[in-house]
Amino acid sequence: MDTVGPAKADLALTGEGADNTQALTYPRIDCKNVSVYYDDKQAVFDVSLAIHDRAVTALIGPSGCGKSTFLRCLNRMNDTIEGAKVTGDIFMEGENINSPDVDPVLLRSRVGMVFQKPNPFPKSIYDNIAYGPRIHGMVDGRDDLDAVVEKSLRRAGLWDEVKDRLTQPGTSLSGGQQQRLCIARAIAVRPEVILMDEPCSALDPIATARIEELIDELRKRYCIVIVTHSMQQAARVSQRTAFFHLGNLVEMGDTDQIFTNPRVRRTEDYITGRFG
Ligand SMILES: Nc1ncnc2c1ncn2[C@@H]1O[C@H](COP(=O)(O)OP(=O)(O)OP(=O)(O)O)[C@@H](O)[C@H]1O
Repeated sequence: MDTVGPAKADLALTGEGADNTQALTYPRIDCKNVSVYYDDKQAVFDVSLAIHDRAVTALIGPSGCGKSTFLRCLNRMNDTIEGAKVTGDIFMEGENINSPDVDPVLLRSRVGMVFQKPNPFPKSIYDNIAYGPRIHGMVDGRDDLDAVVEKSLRRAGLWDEVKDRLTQPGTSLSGGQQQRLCIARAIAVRPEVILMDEPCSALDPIATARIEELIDELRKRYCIVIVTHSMQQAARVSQRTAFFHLGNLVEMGDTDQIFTNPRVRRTEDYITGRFG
């Protein structure tokens, strides 16, 4: 095994692909032996890991290593891709979300998703936020809905910028504001988990810094999983990091440990820029 550092003895107990460190908080999601296939090609291999609540978990690794594919397992988005098949178990609150009894639409309100490119609905700023709570029957009348819209926009750090233009289209906002609108939209349906797939890759450095501050604020209330190509971003925003390579989980641990004292040689080679 290609290990580095002083921790070889621990690896006898844990091994590559294991979660090496003590929990910062209790797990919100527990993944057991998750594999994903696109037709007959396997993209994710037997991944087991626990994702902690009220913390940001970063998924890092070279292009094509399966980060986004794995992320999509967490709210069954792979169900929407023809030819994709997921095996293994993913427990949330003790319930296996891969069970056929689980309604993927309801699941996606519990596990919201923010994409690479901001994708507001072609609706007003207000209706972008109001849509989810309305269709899920989560509000009782207009005052209640107004309160949810305001609270969600406040939590996403956007309220002050949009409170006087709620009827304007969501698409009239800047890219960074649109991404915060999408985060507010995810928050509005009271999710437990927020998945983010490279949420800053379409944004400039100032808008990126704003989203990173927001992620840091949101982690006090939510379980957040973020895919990022930027190791600096992973180091800045996450408390836990999982390193993927060729569809395998190589190593997972507290972010400080992964970046300063990785246990597996491949992790060190990746974070020091020797490949990727
Ligand atoms: N819809 C799909 N159909 C077939 N193969 C796919 C599909 N999506 C991804 N793959 C393949 O699965 C593997 C993992 O891709 P994935 O997008 O999950 O990697 P990634 O680590 O997120 O990459 P990147 O950092 O470039 O976004 C790759 O080989 C990719 O070509």
